Amino acid sequence: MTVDVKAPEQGKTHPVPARTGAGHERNPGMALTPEMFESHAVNRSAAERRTATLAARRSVKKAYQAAWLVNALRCIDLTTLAGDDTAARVRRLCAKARNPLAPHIKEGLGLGDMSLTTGAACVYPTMVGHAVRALDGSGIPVASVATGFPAGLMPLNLRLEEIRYAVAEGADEIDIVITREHVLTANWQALYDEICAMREACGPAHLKAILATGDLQTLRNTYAASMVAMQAGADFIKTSTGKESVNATLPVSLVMIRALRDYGAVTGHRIGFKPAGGMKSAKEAITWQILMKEELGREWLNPDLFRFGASSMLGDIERQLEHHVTGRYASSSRHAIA
Ligand SMILES: O=C[C@H](O)COP(=O)(O)O
Repeated sequence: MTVDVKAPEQGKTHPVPARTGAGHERNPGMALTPEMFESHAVNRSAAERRTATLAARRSVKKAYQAAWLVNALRCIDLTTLAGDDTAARVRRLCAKARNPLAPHIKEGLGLGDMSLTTGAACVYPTMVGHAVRALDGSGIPVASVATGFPAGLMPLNLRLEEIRYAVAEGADEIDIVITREHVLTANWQALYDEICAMREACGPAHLKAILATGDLQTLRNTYAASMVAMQAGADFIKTSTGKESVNATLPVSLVMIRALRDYGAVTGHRIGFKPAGGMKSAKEAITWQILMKEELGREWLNPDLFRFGASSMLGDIERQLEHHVTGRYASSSRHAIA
């Protein structure tokens, strides 16, 4: 099933894949199997070369660009994770998640009748209740960070309790952070056990494992941590909290994508991917989608298997889509939220 984005200047339409349902099947995980990652070498310069030319090689123009940007909207975990978050801010965020495009842009794209929402709204645990009420009836999942986000340096029982609290408040997805020390000391058993316990605490909520790759020192560690998280039952693997000094990058994303491809080849399970942190532009939204399509195919251009974790990317996407429709750029302050 597809929906179409009109190309007003050409009168043509181009397909955007429609959402297939409320979340893909769970990852049951498997026994810790270090043989699947311990001898896996990662060539950093090859990963950098592979990703460096992605945007330039595959430029996406006009109506195709609009279709890719609309698809990016569907994949955003619209996020607010700030110390000064309030119920009012979360309600505004959720209103934007329900209607990510101004009506005249949506109409101009020929999407007036289409239900278009972001992939989820992502908040702190104490904000989950506000988000659940604001999104009632919309079908938009509420994601909550937990486990002592962003550093995760809290006793395990408290981290698990925080997950249970967020789930009890109504969160559909839990974005956990891992103990970076377990990776830096190659203590794969401790990492596996911790994520298994978190997965159990999540119950029906989907677990998204934030690896905080900017803290993991090597791409080899990123590959190993990705694999352990999936073996422990993560439904998504996510690059970053947005609070590390280096957040989502294309080479790191490539390594994680290859890990989930390798895991899928062995287990048959499809795991989602969420680059997060520092992504602000429509151009980045397109580049990451090209990476997903080239590495994994169109199936992964869907919010069930792909999300952008971003607090401030939607504004630029909306601005570019408005330009597509009207031929003019509005001031970025007009698209201030997110
Ligand atoms: O999970 C999402 C990230 O925390 C968002 O990071 P950002 O504020 O840099 O977009």
